[in-house]
Amino acid sequence: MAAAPLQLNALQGVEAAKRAAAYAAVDNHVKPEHQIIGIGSGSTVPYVVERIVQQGPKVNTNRWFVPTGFQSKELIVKNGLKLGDVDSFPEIDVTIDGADDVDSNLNAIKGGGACQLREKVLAEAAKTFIIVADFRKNGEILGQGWKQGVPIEVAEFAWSKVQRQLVKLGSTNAALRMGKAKAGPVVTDNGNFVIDAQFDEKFMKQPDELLKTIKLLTGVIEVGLFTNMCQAAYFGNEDGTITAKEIGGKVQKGITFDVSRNPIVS
Ligand SMILES: O=C[C@H](O)[C@H](O)[C@H](O)COP(=O)(O)O
Repeated sequence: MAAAPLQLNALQGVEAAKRAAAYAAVDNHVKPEHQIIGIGSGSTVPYVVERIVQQGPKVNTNRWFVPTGFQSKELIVKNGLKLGDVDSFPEIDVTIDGADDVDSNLNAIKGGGACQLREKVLAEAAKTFIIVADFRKNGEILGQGWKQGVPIEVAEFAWSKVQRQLVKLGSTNAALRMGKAKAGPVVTDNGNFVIDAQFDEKFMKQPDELLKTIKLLTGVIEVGLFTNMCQAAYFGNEDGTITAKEIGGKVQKGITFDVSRNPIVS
C-alpha cells in the first residue's frame, strides 16, 4: 500500500525553496546504508532533519547523529534521533550543513553562527560533505555575497594579537564579534572568541592560500574557510526551484522538487 502524502506546513518563497533544497540533498545523499550522519547548523538544516525523520523509524533506529553545535544537538534530541559524538564516530558517512557563502568551486565561508570549528571537524570526518542553503549564498567568488568577513575562532586571551596580525595580512576590517543581548563578545560552544575579518577579492579568489596563512597564526583555532571539502551544494531559489552544483563544475538550475512526495527508502 502506498504511503499517504506528507502533511507539511505551508511555506512561502525562499523558505519553501530551502525546504525543497534540503529534501533533495537528503534524498540524494542520505541512503539507508548510511548509519553515521553529521548534522550541521543554520536555517536550512532543520529541513534536513525533517526529511531524515520522514525516512522512517526503520532506517533511523540504527543510525547515530553527530551535531555541530547546540542548535543541531537540540534538533537531534527533539526529533528522537540518537545523539552521537566525534569521539565515538570519528568517521561519518555523510554530513549536511548550511553555509554563509559558496563559490563556483564549492569552497565556502562558514561560521556566521560561530559554529565553524565543530562544523569543520564534521566536514573533514565525513566521506561526503554536502551544503544546503538559499540562493543568497550561491556565488562565484567568496565574499561577494557575504560581507561580514571570514569568521575566525580564536583563543580568548590571544584575540587582540591575532586581530593585529589579520590587519597586517591585509584584512580591511578585522573585528571581534560582539554579542547581541549580551555585554561583551560572542563566546563559541567551545569557549572561544570569534574575529570576523574581511579580505578583498584578491585574497578571496584563493581561499585555500588565505586559509593556510590565517591558520598558522598562533591563537587561531579554526578558520571559517571550507576549501576542497564539499562534494555538492543545493540552493533554494526565490521562485521555489533548486540549483544543484557538484564538484567538477556540473550545475543544474531550475530543478523542481515535490516536497509532498515521501522519500524512497529501500
Ligand atoms: O556557524 C554557522 C554556520 O556556519 C551556518 O551553517 C551558516 O552561518 C549558515 O547559516 P544560515 O543558514 O542560518 O544562514
